Amino acid sequence: MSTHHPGTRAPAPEDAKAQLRTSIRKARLHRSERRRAELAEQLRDHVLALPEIVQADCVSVYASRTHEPGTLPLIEALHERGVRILVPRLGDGLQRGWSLYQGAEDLIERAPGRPPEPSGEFLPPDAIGDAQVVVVPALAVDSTGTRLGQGGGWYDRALEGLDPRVPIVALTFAAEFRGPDELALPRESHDVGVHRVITPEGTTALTA
Ligand SMILES: Nc1nc2c(c(=O)[nH]1)N(C=O)[C@@H](CNc1ccc(C(=O)N[C@@H](CCC(=O)O)C(=O)O)cc1)CN2
Ligand SMILES: Nc1ncnc2c1ncn2[C@@H]1O[C@H](COP(=O)(O)OP(=O)(O)OP(=O)(O)O)[C@@H](O)[C@H]1O
Repeated sequence: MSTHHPGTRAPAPEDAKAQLRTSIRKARLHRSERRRAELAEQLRDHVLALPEIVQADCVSVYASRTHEPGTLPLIEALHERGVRILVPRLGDGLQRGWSLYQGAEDLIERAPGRPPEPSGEFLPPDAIGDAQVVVVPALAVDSTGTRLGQGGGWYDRALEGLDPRVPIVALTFAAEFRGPDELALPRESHDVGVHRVITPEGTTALTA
């Protein structure tokens, strides 16, 4: 796809991604706490309506930071049902791992800016193999399943080798989902596509 001006170069995908991240992060800061809570409940309801979630006894869900699409209502609802919830665990540096959710009081931000994490046993990267649905954060998603993340490549690595039958569901705000008539997101070869996107407005199946 060529949408840049003749005689100029299209930006390298990593530069295009960095610019998008900056503008989306900034736009996210404007939502009030009350609005964020309301949107998190809408996201919860859409995720709980997924057929695979109804069946699941183990799912993976990120623990949202303040301005991300909120997951705490979802996590609490799943926990009340007795579903095991694998939450990302960073370890030293950005080491990938998981721990089981054990209640809201155990979900703590270990350093400023870091996602909240549970304190339980540190499970290795392949623990994700137990999950029947994987819910991931996205700064933006397009209709072909390209996901823009926070830029650490954490989820791209974590999702590598996941059974392709396990649905990967990205949560994003409505304006961050680019429909089929909009410009696709920049994509690199390591980017792992997502199967569905959920915004507070509803669920969309994506064409990989
Ligand atoms: N909620 C949530 N959990 C997630 C991700 C995510 O995007 N969102 N990740 C998606 O890949 C992985 C880890 N992502 C991380 C994101 C930020 C920092 C962090 O410490 N950031 C800064 C502070 C930045 C800021 O203030 O904005 C720091 O290094 O201090 C670490 C890991 C796994 N868990
Ligand atoms: N599977 C992988 N193996 C090695 N390096 C990777 C892999 N996936 C991503 N990376 C590296 O991680 C960095 C960030 O990747 P990218 O911009 O796609 O992150 P992201 O998907 O937005 O972030 P995240 O997954 O943490 O939410 C890049 O420099 C990329 O080279």
